[in-house]
Amino acid sequence: MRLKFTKMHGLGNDFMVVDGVTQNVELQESLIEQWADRNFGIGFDQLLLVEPPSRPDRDFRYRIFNADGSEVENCGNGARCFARFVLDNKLIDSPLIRVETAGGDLELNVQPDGQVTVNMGRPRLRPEKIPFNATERANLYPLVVDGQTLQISAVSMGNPHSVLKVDSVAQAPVATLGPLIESHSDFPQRVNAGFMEIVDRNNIRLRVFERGVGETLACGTGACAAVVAGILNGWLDHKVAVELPGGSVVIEWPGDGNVMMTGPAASVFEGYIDTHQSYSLGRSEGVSV
Ligand SMILES: N[C@@H](CCC[C@H](N)C(=O)O)C(=O)O
Repeated sequence: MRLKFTKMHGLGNDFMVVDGVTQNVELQESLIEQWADRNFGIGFDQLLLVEPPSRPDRDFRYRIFNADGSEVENCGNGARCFARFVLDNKLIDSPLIRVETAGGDLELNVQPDGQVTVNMGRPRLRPEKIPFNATERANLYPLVVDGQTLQISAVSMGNPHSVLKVDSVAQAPVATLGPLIESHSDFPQRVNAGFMEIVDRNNIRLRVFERGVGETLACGTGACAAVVAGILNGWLDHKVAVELPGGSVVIEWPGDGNVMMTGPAASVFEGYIDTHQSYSLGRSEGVSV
């Protein structure tokens, strides 16, 4: 079967976006992993699938798959791309879009200048909701990683996040600590590992080692989680510009209630892929002589 897709990105966090409203889509974990490959496939951090809603008060169902093929609950940069995708492809004619995700409901608003504001819902802070192994809720938790005790915050934005405050994101050991935190046994569903540098009370820098992907150029839910963690710890005010390697988003949180995220979304190209063709990742193939 020939599947039409659009390649999009939000601050360099890139996506294969598939319309499952007008197309019949059957996905397998192994196929997603092959398509995500940057050398042997299309190349992306997440695949986003647009589906009809299961409830009358929603316009769409929005499903997210990491590059390793695993289905996850939420994706903030993806939500902004999702909004532009359904509007640009005339799947909806209103810039106000209500979607259901596996991590909860979101409201998306495409602004006249093309920026997208997303109501990301309430952060979940109780350890069992993240999920995180701790007996009671705290703003900082000790996490033993590779023999050292880190002080991390744990926040769910539908999906799980750990946030570690560092002096400099440029110097932060994202490549070494990231995978150890991602698969730490205290996070039973693994975790997205954020490294946050506080610039001042309204500006932070952030790098995120994403669950199921590795370090990405930006993570929208990671930006929300970092700002929530920074506000709860008394380090930040309620409106914060988050500078990620791929660009900036603005996060607002009054200290309770819903988190709002505003940032860009861009289309790169459209393409078709044959879902029945077997794509080889090539790594295990040798040439016999
Ligand atoms: N890039 C995303 C988050 C995607 C999902 C994440 N890797 C997970 O496993 O929870 C974002 O912009 O939020």
